[in-house]
Amino acid sequence: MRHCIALLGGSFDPVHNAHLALAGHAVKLLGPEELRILPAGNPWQKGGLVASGADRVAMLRLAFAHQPVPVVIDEREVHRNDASYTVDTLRELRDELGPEVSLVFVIGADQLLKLDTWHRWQDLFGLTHILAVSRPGFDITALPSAVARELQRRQASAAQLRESPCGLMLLALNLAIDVSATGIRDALAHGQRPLRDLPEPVLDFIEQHHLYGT
Ligand SMILES: Nc1ncnc2c1ncn2[C@@H]1O[C@H](COP(=O)(O)OP(=O)(O)OP(=O)(O)O)[C@@H](O)[C@H]1O
Ligand SMILES: O=C(O)c1ccc[n+]([C@@H]2O[C@H](COP(=O)([O-])O)[C@@H](O)[C@H]2O)c1
Repeated sequence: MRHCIALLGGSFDPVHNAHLALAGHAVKLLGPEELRILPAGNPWQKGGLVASGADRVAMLRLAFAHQPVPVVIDEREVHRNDASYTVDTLRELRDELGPEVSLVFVIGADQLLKLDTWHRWQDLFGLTHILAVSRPGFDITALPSAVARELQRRQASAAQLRESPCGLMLLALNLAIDVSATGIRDALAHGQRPLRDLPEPVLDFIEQHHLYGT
């Protein structure tokens, strides 16, 4: 059977329960041999990060401590100075892991809606599959036509993603978790303890290190 790695990139500022649900959904669908988490160092489309790379990595280690598959927290983007372009990361991973491994980059639907704005987005398909998972309010008719065209051309089953190295897309519509890092940062800054939205060890870490205005 082909080796399959599910990749979850993100700002993780902070990591929260929807990230865990997203990863869990990918693991359930694909049954990968590894789950690799890629915290961004410089997410160029966002206004900027609040917590440091080291703190975001520490929170990811706490959040993903107990998973049914081996987890790697891959810090390469945190240590890179330039913009965190996923295509650069995927090129490095391909060089390291070889042409045969199935790589599946997992994204939430908000990123699918702007996939055509990613750096060299058409090159992604020669490097990875894409598994996009819905978020509350996701409206498939709002997909940019170029993204909708790729989705139509490349749509495949989880088994097909597992059994080929790259080039396919899968849209999973059965997740609707209304949690965002923005909402959590706002709640913390207002003195709330959003324990329903993130794992308790992560919340403890945030409070111990006085992150996000705590
Ligand atoms: N509630 C959610 N449901 C599905 N996917 C999600 C959800 N929250 C985040 N994701 C996905 O997880 C990945 C990393 O997201 P990110 O770290 O930017 O979290 P976020 O909550 O979207 O952050 P922010 O509120 O700061 O924009 C992205 O692909 C994003 O689409
Ligand atoms: O490569 C790009 O141009 C690009 C543009 C936007 C987002 N991404 C990646 O998508 C993942 C989720 O991003 P975000 O901003 O939702 O945390 C993360 O790995 C980002 O580096 C990548």
